Amino acid sequence: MHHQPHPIAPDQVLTAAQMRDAEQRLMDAGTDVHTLMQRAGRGAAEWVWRIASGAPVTVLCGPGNNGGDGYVIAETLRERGFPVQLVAALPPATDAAKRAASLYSGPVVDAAEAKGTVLVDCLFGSGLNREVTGVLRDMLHELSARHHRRIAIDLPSGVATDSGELLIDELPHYDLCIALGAWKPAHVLMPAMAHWRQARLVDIGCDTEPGGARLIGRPSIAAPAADAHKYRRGLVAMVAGPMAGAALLASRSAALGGSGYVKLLAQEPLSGAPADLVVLRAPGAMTLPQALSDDRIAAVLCGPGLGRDHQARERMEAALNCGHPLVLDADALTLLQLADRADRTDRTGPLVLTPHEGEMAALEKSFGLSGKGTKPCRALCLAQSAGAVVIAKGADTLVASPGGALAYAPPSPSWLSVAGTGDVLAGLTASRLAVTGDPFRAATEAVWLHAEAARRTGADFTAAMLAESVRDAMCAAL
Ligand SMILES: NC(=O)C1=CN([C@@H]2O[C@H](COP(=O)(O)OP(=O)(O)OC[C@H]3O[C@@H](n4cnc5c(N)ncnc54)[C@H](OP(=O)(O)O)[C@@H]3O)[C@@H](O)[C@H]2O)[C@@H](O)CC1
Ligand SMILES: Nc1ncnc2c1ncn2[C@@H]1O[C@H](COP(=O)(O)OP(=O)(O)O)[C@@H](O)[C@H]1O
Ligand SMILES: [K+]
Repeated sequence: MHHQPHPIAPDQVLTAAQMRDAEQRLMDAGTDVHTLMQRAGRGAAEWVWRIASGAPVTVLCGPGNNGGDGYVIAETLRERGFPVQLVAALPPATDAAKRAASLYSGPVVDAAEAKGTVLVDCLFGSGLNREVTGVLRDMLHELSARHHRRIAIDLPSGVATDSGELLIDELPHYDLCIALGAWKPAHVLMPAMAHWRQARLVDIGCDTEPGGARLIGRPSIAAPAADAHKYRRGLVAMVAGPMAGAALLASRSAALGGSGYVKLLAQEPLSGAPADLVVLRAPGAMTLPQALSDDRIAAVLCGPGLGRDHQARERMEAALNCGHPLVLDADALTLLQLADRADRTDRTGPLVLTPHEGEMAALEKSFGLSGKGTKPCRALCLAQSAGAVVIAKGADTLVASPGGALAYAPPSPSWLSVAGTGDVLAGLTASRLAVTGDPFRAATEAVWLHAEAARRTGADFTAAMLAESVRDAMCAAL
């Protein structure tokens, strides 16, 4: 058979509907479902083969095409002389699954008899459309408990593809999750993504799907131009409030994130600022609006350590009014109201909002949004309403643009769950915004650098240690 080379899109993240469209496109171009299932199943079998290393494998098959993949995996292992047995939880119901089942010539056993070392879960994949209950749930639990290692094909059976929600009581934990064709949102969303140790992608020939989201990868950061000077490299103005620590953390990561100059606009006298940070009292010799009127400012950051009183509101007003590209974080997000943005759409430049879950809920309330739906849908909705790029933080951080672009962070170290790491991310975002002028690019670069800084800091760090590692993360992206 002659194979056309095809462009692989290993970083795309497709919803169940987008995945169906991508498969349809392949079929329109002449590849039938059977061939796709063979590619998926045989590709997945390679991983199963490596993990099992000769130990007995049990494949649990459901009625749909996920079950069909299971028959292909089982037959591939059998052909290679591996001990394999198959449990058909329900008979195959699709044409492709029936055909795959007819080509399997190994043993089929009752769930009660099935014993082995590795369980391959092909009960349900992206076609799961309701809670897994009763006999099927019990079967998955019992077989999972009876096998030392577990591998999920496409997704664990009990995960909603587009939201990452669990549709089963007590979803088992897996050693490996093998995504087929493309990553799905559930591979990068909580709580689903906490249920496996590693995930791998098997390519089945899908091209880049229009409108698909992507996984954030290592950015390519250029060294400053040969004729660079500190202002052209990006001047970040940090609007500080009464809690100086947060502003200092953000300033530090802004300084190490590539900008040429960071100016901290302090509300109160500041002690303990590092020698390489320029601190200006505003109001002091200048009011804050005067300090922010400097044309050389390339990005303003407001929020870390700002507070929520009337002074905080005035300072945020000044930041919103100054017209420079702006990053709003922390307290500024709880102060921001619909009117703040709606009145100014023609006056403000790029805007980035960096909410964690609580701030996201507060923003949705202020913008009159329902807060219902999947995390990516909520972030896209907020981005559109606020006319801002939104970094929706958490263990499953994602970035949404007002134009509908979506990018997911790959899993990042859970050591980030310590106070002050959000300030470091905000500083990095402002820094990348000052350098690139592009809010979506700045947000995705900052998210990657933040996680890379965490990886390079190791275990059990403080936010100040993380901020110092931004330098190593930058070096890794040069
Ligand atoms: N299409 C392709 O080209 C390729 C697809 N590929 C593979 O196909 C997978 C998607 O296949 P799929 O769409 O057939 O769905 P799948 O996940 O097997 O389940 C659907 C079945 O389950 C049933 N059902 C659902 N929920 C249930 C519940 N809670 N409790 C009980 N029953 C429930 C549902 O029944 P119904 O809703 O009709 O009652 C239906 O019968 C995908 O993940 C990938 O592995 C690859 O081979 C590459 C090529
Ligand atoms: N379990 C986790 N795994 C990975 N990243 C996490 C986890 N918990 C939090 N983070 C990241 O740590 C940062 C915390 O920010 P935030 O909630 O604003 O905290 P703070 O206000 O204390 O700085 C965010 O970038 C978030 O994505
Ligand atoms: K599965």
